[in-house]
Amino acid sequence: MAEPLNVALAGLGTVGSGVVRLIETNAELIARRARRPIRITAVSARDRTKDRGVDLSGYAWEDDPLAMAERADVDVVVELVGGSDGPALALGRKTIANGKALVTANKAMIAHHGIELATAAEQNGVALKFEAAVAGGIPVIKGLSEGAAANAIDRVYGILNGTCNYILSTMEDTGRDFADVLADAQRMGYAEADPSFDIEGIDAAHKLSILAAIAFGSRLRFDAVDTMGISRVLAADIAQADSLGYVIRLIGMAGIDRSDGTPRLFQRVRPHLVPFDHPLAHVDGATNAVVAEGNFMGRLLFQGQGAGDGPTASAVVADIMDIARGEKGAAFSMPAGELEAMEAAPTGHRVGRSYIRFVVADRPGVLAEITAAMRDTGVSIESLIQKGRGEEEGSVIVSMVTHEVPEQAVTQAMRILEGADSIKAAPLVMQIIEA
Ligand SMILES: NC(=O)C1=CN([C@@H]2O[C@H](COP(=O)(O)OP(=O)(O)OC[C@H]3O[C@@H](n4cnc5c(N)ncnc54)[C@H](O)[C@@H]3O)[C@@H](O)[C@H]2O)C=CC1
Ligand SMILES: N[C@@H](CC=O)C(=O)O
Ligand code: NA
Repeated sequence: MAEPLNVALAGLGTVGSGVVRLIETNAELIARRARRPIRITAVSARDRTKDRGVDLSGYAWEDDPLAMAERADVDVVVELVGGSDGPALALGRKTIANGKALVTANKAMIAHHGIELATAAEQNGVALKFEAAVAGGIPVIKGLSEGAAANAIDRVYGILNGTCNYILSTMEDTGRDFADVLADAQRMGYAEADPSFDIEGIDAAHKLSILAAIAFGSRLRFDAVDTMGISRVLAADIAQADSLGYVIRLIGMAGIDRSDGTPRLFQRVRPHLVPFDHPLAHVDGATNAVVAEGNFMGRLLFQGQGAGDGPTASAVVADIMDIARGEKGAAFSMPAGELEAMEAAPTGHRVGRSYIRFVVADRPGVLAEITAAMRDTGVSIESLIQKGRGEEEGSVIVSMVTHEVPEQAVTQAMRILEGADSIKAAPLVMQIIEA
């Protein structure tokens, strides 16, 4: 058997501890498949004394994660600290500059600095790998960049955040409260250190921007993702959607928009209504799912655990094994400098059905005011329900589904209603995914 590949782990939280457990548990089969053993030589985290349920006594300890990049007994640094900048980025830069391979699960860092790191990795002849950064344990980066490599892909979309999916599907099944279910997701290790990254859609936007670069060969544009999370979704929305035949899911969607002849990059993360008979409607808990549409392969659906220690560790260790086999590959499927710079696509002309929820004063004439705004902007209504009571005394919840209309018409209708004193909170608009 060949010499071991020496690995240093920076960060021993949910994912880092999972990586230690996986490398120890499956050491023999990993060595056979990677053609050489994977050996952890050094580890680093904030608290040396913490019990992580794994034995770290056989590994050198470094208080400073950056020290990993200097060690002679390290071939690969695995960055599992988190954060787009700070120690994670400093470690990433130093690792590559010192001629070592970098494996990371850090989508925030890749979304912000992926092009810089990939360029540096190419210049230094080392691998940069981040399978765990998108959809956790699902091999979606490998699937798109290798399995689907021969296809032109024009659209990729799916459920990219385990925490939001766990919250939405648990609220739907149990009627439990948002904050209470979020606390569960945090306990299970699904949520980011700052869970607002999950619930405001930022984490899904990080992942979507990485996925789009790989799927389309476009230059990574996290800044251009139109992002809205699930914090404004009420239990009443989930109930109303259910009575209309839908579930609510946070969906990331990216595509190439050619409507005016120039290819432009469309990237959006928003809660959507998904009809019961759509495959994404049955994706529950921390499960993620990604759909990619290629010109020869047709529609491909990847589904699996998007968060948590085991699934994420599985993706991290698969990357390490690729490096053990000598695979370097381009981080984004092609050299970073060759990714095509694209402008962000405008969205107003997109046509579809929308769900709109209003919290309104419970008095005569309010519905007429709303429907007049719809009429004046050409938004026709397919169905309308008034069921729940709003939190504010004397308010009610009115939800409607529109017929297919350009999104800008709905935006105009909402603008007309802005500031109307019968409307108690900003209306929530969610697009509907067709089956
Ligand atoms: N938890 C999950 O399900 C998934 C997490 N990820 C990503 O993996 C990375 C790690 O996530 P988790 O393990 O969940 O985080 P965590 O918060 O459980 O662990 C972070 C680790 O980094 C260490 N750390 C933090 N700041 C440090 C510093 N300044 N110096 C030294 N050590 C420091 C902490 O001591 C801890 O051991 C993040 O980038 C996250 O986005 C990716 C996919 C799934
Ligand atoms: N916080 C993330 C973890 C995995 O990427 C999520 O909930 O999906
Ligand atoms: Na993955």
